[in-house]
Amino acid sequence: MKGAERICFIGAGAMAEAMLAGLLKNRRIDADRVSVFNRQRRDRLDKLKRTYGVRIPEDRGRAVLEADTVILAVKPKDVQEALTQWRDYFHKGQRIISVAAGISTEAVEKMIAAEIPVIRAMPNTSCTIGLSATALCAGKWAKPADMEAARYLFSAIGSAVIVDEEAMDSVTALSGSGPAYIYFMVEALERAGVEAGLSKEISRELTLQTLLGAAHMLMETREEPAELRRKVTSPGGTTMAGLEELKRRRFDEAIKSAVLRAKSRSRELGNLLEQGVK
Ligand SMILES: NC(=O)C1=CN([C@@H]2O[C@H](COP(=O)(O)OP(=O)(O)OC[C@H]3O[C@@H](n4cnc5c(N)ncnc54)[C@H](O)[C@@H]3O)[C@@H](O)[C@H]2O)C=CC1
Ligand SMILES: O=C(O)[C@@H]1CCC=N1
Repeated sequence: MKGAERICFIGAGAMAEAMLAGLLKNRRIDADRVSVFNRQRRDRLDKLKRTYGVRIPEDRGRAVLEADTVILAVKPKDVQEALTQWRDYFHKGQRIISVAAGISTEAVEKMIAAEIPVIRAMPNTSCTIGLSATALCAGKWAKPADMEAARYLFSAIGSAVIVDEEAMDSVTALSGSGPAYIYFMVEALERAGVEAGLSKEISRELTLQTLLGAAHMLMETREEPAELRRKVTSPGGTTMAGLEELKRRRFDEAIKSAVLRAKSRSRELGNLLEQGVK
């Protein structure tokens, strides 16, 4: 399968590009065996072709038909249109990987109305640099070999775990949306540094290196985050004063609410699709 797999991306947005960049960088796929198309923006496809060398098929039906793996990377509200449009071109010899948030494998299976292996995946945009945290789950027709093939693909762009489908809304809320929470925190830290008297450049540099260092400390020492936090926090010192302010403003509650709200939004996206709401 290595290198020889034919892949067709339906959807050419941020997520498709993040995956393409990561997969090609790691040589897990060959650009000339990858087809990409979207709904209408030709300029976008031309840019992807220039940047990554992928194919922009004139005959889209053929690209879908000939693909070993079809990666569905359209917004949840566009899943129905994208799948029904190509329903006659899907066949049992291929697998469909959907990255659409909230959309169940069952919903996809119903729309394609054939016994094709469907895999629901939730990567995140860090796949661009090979650092996605991806979770995968199997649809009704997906066999262990399909899951392994999907894991092989996604493990090239970060870590990839297989979970039960009921976990997917939580995964979406935590690691799918997660990079945005971190970026939001970085924005806030940078602004706070400036507010505290630093230049924008210095504040950014110190914030990013602090984030990188903390992430590596967590990964490399494998110590509990609470323990690492304790080591920063001298009794009566500056960190303690700062953390008290975060606690007073219920930082942990805010994070919990964000994840739980994103989880319920993932469910809503699936329900909206089933109700035919755009
Ligand atoms: N952006 C992210 O961090 C992540 C996104 N996702 C999921 O990935 C999917 C795509 O998200 P983005 O790339 O951010 O969206 P986007 O809006 O950047 O891209 C969507 C693409 O789908 C195309 N499209 C729409 N209808 C189509 C149709 N009928 N046929 C062919 N192409 C069609 C659009 O032209 C566009 O190229 C969503 O379902 C989202 O839930 C999953 C994980 C992370
Ligand atoms: O915001 C979204 O709906 C997508 C799913 C996870 C990350 N981005």
